[in-house]
Amino acid sequence: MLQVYLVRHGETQWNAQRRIQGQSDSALTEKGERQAEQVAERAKTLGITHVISSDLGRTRHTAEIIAQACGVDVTLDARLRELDMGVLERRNIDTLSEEEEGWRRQLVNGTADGRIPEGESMLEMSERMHAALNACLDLPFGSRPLLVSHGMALGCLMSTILGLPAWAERRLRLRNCSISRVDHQQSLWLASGWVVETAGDISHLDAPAMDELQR
Ligand SMILES: O=C(O)[C@@H](CO)OP(=O)(O)O
Repeated sequence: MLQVYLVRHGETQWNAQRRIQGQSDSALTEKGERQAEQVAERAKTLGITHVISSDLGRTRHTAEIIAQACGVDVTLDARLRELDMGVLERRNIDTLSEEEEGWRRQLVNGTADGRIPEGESMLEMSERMHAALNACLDLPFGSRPLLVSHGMALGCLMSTILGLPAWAERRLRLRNCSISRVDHQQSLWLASGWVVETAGDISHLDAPAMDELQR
């Protein structure tokens, strides 16, 4: 059975300021770096053989800290990027107009092909995230990869593994530097394919990141 660990990057400047990042980027805060060190300490105990990261700066930085602790290199995979949030990237979520808020809502209310102008749909993101996860099946037998990605991207991946629609991703609270695990199994009796073992574990963090509601 292949076990794959999934980590969201550490807290960033724009996470703390409630600004939308998407495929734009901002640096880790001091707290975000500490979270990355703490998740790295945890990863060290898990026998990680590969660290594979979204190529955005915040995930790369987090992945480098984890990879160093695990004594492996980082491989970049652009399929692990956050949802492309088009014209709303860099904006503060508290200052959106009603029309802009409507675009954002289309992402999470089941509107077929809902997207922010110039952005990506949840379905498109789901397809590239599954392709990146399935690529782990080609690693040598006995590998234990850890993927570093983003809140919506990982939420979408796990909700679709559970059989929920891609836009159900916000039903999973995946805080900065939380660890989740998905396993690939073959079983006639239980589910075959990917199953979710853990979602959003933050027991290794001494100061958990607050989510958008709590900031
Ligand atoms: O892009 C963003 O602003 C957030 C959305 O949840 O994602 P992340 O901080 O995980 O990249």
